[in-house]
Amino acid sequence: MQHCEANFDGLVGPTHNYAGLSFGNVASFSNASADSNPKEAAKQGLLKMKALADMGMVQGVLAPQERPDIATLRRLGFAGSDARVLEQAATQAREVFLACCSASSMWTANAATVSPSADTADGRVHFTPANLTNKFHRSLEPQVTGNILKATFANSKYFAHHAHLPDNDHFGDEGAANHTRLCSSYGHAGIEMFVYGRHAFRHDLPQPTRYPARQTFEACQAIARLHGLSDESVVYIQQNPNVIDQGVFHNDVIAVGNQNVLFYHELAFHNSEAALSELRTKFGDNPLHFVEVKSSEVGLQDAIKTYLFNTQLLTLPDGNMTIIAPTECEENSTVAAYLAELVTRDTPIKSVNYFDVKQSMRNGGGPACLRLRVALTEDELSAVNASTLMNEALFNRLNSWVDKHYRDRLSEQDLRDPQLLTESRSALDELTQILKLGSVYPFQQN
Ligand SMILES: NCCC[C@H](NC(=O)CCC(=O)O)C(=O)O
Repeated sequence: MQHCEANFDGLVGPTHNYAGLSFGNVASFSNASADSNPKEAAKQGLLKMKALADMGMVQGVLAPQERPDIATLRRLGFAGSDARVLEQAATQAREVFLACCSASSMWTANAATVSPSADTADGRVHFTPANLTNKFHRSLEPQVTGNILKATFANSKYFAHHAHLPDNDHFGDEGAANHTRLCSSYGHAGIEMFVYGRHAFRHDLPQPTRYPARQTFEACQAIARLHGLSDESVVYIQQNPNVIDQGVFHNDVIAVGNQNVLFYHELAFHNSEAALSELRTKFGDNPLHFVEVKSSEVGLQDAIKTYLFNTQLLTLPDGNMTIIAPTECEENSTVAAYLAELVTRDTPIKSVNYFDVKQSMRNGGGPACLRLRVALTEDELSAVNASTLMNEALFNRLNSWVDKHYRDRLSEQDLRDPQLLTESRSALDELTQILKLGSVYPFQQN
């Protein structure tokens, strides 16, 4: 193996809950206030990670964030003991309190945008944490995300870490969920496709009217500049504003790409034909497969409900591609039939594997949301913090850690329990030792 694409999944945090925080994300809204099961959620995630490692993939783990976020609540004027901060916030500002309890960092597709060394001017792997400005609960993530990424990819000979973009909706950036890299092989320079929802400084151009466009064109351009990408290797595509208005809040809800395959719904892009033809031209002479799903094959609502496109498209060690899909796809007869037929066609996609990630799906996060892709050379891989790489020992260790620290039921009322804060902090303190991250959390730095 000279090059690989590693998947770094977010470990679900001990406060995983359903608070209806994401306007425009239909699943998040429709499960608001349901009870959650953080233990089951974390274990569903670990099972997926272990299964991918067993398939011969390089699989890593990214630590969750410290929640409830007491530091932010204090910044917002709540004072006294930690218990008092929680109580006051829960009573006086329920929505703010709930936002500060979210375990949303589990969706590491939104942690950062990553450009592999084959694409960048200085030949290093570049990381820019996403600022996630559009949702308050998610805007609390980038600082600690940066700490965790630096502790995971520490060697500056191979890895370059940028600050997140300015915290303003003009530079709204949702990370890899709106970024796809196409290439003929992981080690060769690829085409980085940035998908945005609107132009921040142009009100005359199309944009959604019902739900927010979280990612701007200007943010995409800034990332391409920071990462040292050449104009010839970048394509900017606008997401179809109408599909954002129907609940497609990130591009990875309607398209997924890997190597020379782009799998997408026909309604995914604005000016689709021009965008795809630019992709084809820049990709060059090597074969490129556009697998377009028509509305007549799978309707938009079925695609959103089942997360057909929030699937992982992986190249297995034997060179064939497999789709990692949520069980919701298997349970929907139209989507299941589509996938069964897809693997018989003349494309690199030859199999489908279904995983139960329902705890995450209820908040609008499928298999693809749960992972950050990092294409690496062999030398870069050996410079990665080895304690974060999944294997039998780490899988067993993290399962026991979850058993020791996680609850199997959380309601809104439980979130204000000061004991949950204590449990979360001792869990995370132990986790930073297991993953050898050092002190990445504010509570460890006081
Ligand atoms: N890539 C998938 C992200 C899902 C995430 N959901 C949430 O934050 C829901 C949290 C809640 O409602 O409790 C989001 O919308 O950004």
